[in-house]
Amino acid sequence: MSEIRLESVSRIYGRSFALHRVSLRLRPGALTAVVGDNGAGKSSLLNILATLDKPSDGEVYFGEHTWATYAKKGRHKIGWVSHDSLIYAELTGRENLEFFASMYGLDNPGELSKTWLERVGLTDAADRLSSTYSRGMKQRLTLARALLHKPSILLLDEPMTGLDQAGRTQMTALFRQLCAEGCLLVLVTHNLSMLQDLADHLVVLRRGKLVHDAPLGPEDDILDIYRQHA
Ligand SMILES: Nc1ncnc2c1ncn2[C@@H]1O[C@H](COP(=O)(O)OP(=O)(O)OP(=O)(O)O)[C@@H](O)[C@H]1O
Repeated sequence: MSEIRLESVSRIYGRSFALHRVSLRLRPGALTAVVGDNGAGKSSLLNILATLDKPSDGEVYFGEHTWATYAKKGRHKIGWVSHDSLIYAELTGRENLEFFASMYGLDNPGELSKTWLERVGLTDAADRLSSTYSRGMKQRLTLARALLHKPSILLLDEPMTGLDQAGRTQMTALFRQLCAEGCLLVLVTHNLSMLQDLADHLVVLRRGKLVHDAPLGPEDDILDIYRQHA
């Protein structure tokens, strides 16, 4: 995966800017955290990166592809965890993953499903209906579903929601491993405290504008950075 480059990207609804001339580089092998108050433009940015929504102005380059060509040719490289789990309640955890693996046309859905159930800690619950899963278990299954096809871009909207401490530690390790494998991760959250061990780069949006865009070091105080831009 090459880097993603936003050049003066705006998203305008009616007369108001959800994003206002945002220029940004997102690098493969790194996790970029995007934070900001309610209405700052985080979801608008993720939707554009997911090719679900197009910029009103400016351009997004996925390597050499523009937004429009990537929307046609590159979607299969994107993994997406949003508020909507896309999990079927009437299927077991295993059946859900096998279903999505088959739908993506992946080899050996059974084996893939088994591997991912293990990686997200759901082996013991694999054959239970997903409707009986707790919130955190559903979130683990959602993450597995998003990762089955080995995406090179992973977009995460509040991925730790409902996870217990063990689950958060497990997912942090998983995300760090994906970075090491060269995946480009973008994570949106209001939970600033979890970012310290997780994010390589911090982006702060405020009323649609990019107000902070810098690497995140172990000495950096995220809350302090956030407050500076409040
Ligand atoms: N479909 C839409 N129609 C009109 N306005 C919209 C639409 N989607 C978003 N907006 C507006 O764009 C701005 C940015 O919204 P966005 O959802 O991107 O913010 P956010 O940072 O994700 O907020 P939150 O933290 O509350 O999820 C807000 O003012 C919002 O009202």
